[in-house]
Amino acid sequence: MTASPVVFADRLLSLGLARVSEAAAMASAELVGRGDEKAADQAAVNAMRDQLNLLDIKGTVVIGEGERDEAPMLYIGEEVGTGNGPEVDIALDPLEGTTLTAKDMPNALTVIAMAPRGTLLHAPDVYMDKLAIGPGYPADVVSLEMSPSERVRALAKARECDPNDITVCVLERPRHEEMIADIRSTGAAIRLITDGDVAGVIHCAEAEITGVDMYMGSGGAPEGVLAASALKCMGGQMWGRLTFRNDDERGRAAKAGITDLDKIYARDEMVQADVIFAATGVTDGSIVEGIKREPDHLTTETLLMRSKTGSVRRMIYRNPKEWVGA
Ligand SMILES: O=P(O)(O)OC[C@H]1O[C@](O)(COP(=O)(O)O)[C@@H](O)[C@@H]1O
Ligand SMILES: [Mn+2]
Repeated sequence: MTASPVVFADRLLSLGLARVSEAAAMASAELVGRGDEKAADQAAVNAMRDQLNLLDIKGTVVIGEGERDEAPMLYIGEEVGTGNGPEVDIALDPLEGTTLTAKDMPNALTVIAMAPRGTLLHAPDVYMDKLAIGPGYPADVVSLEMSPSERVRALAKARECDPNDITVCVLERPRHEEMIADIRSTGAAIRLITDGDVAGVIHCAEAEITGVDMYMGSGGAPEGVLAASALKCMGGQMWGRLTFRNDDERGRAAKAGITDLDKIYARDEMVQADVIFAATGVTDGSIVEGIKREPDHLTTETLLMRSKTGSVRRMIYRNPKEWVGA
């Protein structure tokens, strides 16, 4: 008799996932605004790993802190969880926005997503060209093949507004100068961010609150898969294409099993099945508030979502300091 497969019980697992992102955020609380990116990241990594290992899952980290030889913890391929439970892929960024945290600037998050084994794109640690919009638009209204200005005009047309009324979020980097000029030629507004493109993409899903209609530009490919997971839960479209600067980066893709280096991945090619997603605010942001520190308590806000139902929970957690990490 063969054992029946253990199902991906996303409803129950999601609450555990919230604990994991909360723990990482609480651990980095003392390091917000202290100018030490490494220490903040390390604290988040340790706490995230400890909590993750309490979950009844047979998990494999597919998007993590780096290759095994560069990251001692939460490296790509690390097995996590108790081993009793469903086989799952895990994508995580224990501290998305290390510099934002060190400088106490907005939108630093702890982020984790979980999906059935083999359903998340094993994106190597290279850059990805990204394009994202919120829900409610026809399929493929914009594409990575269009120029930045064409994307703005196409989105404005679909929204029946002037390009002037569109706001595009972009990472402020020298490599984006041409793209920024092209977007500006349409009259659109640009929200420049210094870091944190997972939050940048999520902004599109709540355009009425954040004021951001579209995200574009290149950033980390791991962050791309995390952002695609979030949009799959909230609604919205996203595309990504890996970009390679040298043979080492192409080698990373080969190692991850990627053969078509020019492929444009749609959201559901990056996240092929139902996914659960949790993100906790570290610094204040437009999606969730950052950690609040009182003498005896820490308070966090977590966004917890399931793509199967499209449910979006915002959870406020006030925890006595003596219990943090316990
Ligand atoms: O700083 P770069 O090399 O342009 O990379 C951009 C990436 O760095 C980030 O801004 C922050 O990354 P960290 O979480 O490693 O601090 C990401 O959001 C983004 O994808
Ligand atoms: Mn990151």
